[in-house]
Amino acid sequence: MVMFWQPLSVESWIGMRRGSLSDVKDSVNTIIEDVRVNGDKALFSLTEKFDHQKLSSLAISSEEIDAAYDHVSPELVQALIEAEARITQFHELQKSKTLWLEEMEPGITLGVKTTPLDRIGAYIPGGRAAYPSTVLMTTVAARVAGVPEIVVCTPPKVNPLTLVALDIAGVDEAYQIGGAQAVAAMALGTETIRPVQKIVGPGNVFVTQAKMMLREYADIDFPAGPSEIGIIADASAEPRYIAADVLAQAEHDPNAACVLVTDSKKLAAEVGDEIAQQIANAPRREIMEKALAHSGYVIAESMEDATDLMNRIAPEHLSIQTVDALSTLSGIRHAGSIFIGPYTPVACGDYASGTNHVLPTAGYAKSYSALDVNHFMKRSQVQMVTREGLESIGDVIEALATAEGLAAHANSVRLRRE
Ligand SMILES: NC(=O)c1ccc[n+]([C@@H]2O[C@H](COP(=O)([O-])OP(=O)(O)OC[C@H]3O[C@@H](n4cnc5c(N)ncnc54)[C@H](O)[C@@H]3O)[C@@H](O)[C@H]2O)c1
Ligand SMILES: N[C@H](CO)Cc1c[nH]c[nH+]1
Ligand SMILES: [Zn+2]
Repeated sequence: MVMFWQPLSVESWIGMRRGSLSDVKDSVNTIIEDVRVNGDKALFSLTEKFDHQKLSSLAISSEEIDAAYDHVSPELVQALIEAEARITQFHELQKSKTLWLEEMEPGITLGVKTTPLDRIGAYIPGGRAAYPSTVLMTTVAARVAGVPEIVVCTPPKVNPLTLVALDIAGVDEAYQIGGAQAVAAMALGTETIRPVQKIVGPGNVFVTQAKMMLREYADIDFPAGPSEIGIIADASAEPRYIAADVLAQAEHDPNAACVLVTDSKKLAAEVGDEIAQQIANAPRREIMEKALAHSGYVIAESMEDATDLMNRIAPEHLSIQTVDALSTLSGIRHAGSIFIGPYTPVACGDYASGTNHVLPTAGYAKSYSALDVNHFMKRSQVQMVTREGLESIGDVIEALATAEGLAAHANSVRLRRE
């Protein structure tokens, strides 16, 4: 077994996930203040400091995007196009009617009008890996919602496939800045970058903390920080598959984390052995080992107990590897995205099945949902009351308004009924 595949407690997991975000509060605050005071100048200097790039321009030009096609194989372009089609298909299903009106009783018609946001910003990570798939996940959902202005920020030395993804997704503006400074620029605005209404997308602890600290200026989707997987499994599960899924999350970031919750000590040990074998030749072994240092397993007394523990963890990704996976699913209340059965690795949702891979981490799946079309929409409630309808509810309104001591409210109804 690898030395760092260790027993964990749920409490230590929860503390570790939130702790890694709050540890960077001070440095993120300094970056935000720099961007607030110095605007573009701060973006250039922070990019030099953290990304070691001397930029001549913040914006990514359409010429750079066109040129990127020369560095990407037609097969990869085709893969992006296919993934985009599946993501679009799934997100189209989430659209609600732009307007519905229902006569609730004679003379009282109520409804909801749904409208997209005007201008959103998507953060596309690009520090330790390139994320063209995240371009699709964030911008397809926004486009299907009907957002007219989609802005993207991603760290410099942008990968050619990410540039091609920006083109396929039809992004309106793109900037080569990363980290907390990119989030600050989109939230506060600078000379070059106009502020957005909402910032979505994942990132490392600096990006995620910046989103959380700047939500006063721009709304955010949710904290979508370093990747996580929780696996709930019984003795029937295949340790090789579990180990592969663990390493697939661990390779994202030293702050990524993986937890297996099982009632089988044997399975937990076998998964550890498998991780040791599979990590041996892994290209991103160094990152994986750091992530595994705070990953491990929890032994539950029963599978019911395992389900309760997993609900407390509320992982970003949940993989269910049990004999009766659908009955395990019925007990799950908190998870960002759920992957059922031996042939559904998390990678399906990362790239191409069509679901969104932008997901709440650090236990925030208890209160937030995966990125979808609704994150880019707002709903205005609508009402249309006739003279007859006002007669039906007039007494109730006047009585309640008078009881609240708000005579003008009561009067606005009374004079119409005269
Ligand atoms: N939750 C989700 O939905 C989801 C989806 C995809 C990826 N992710 C996560 O996104 C993250 C991507 O991280 P990444 O690092 O590869 O790319 P990133 O773009 O999020 O972060 C890179 C940026 O961080 C900044 N930075 C680096 N070190 C810094 C420091 N010491 N101080 C201040 N700023 C610093 C730099 O400006 C750099 O541009 C990973 O944690 C991955 O697990 C999460
Ligand atoms: N697993 C990530 C979400 O935490 C998404 C991703 C993108 N590319 C590969 N994986
Ligand atoms: Zn992934």
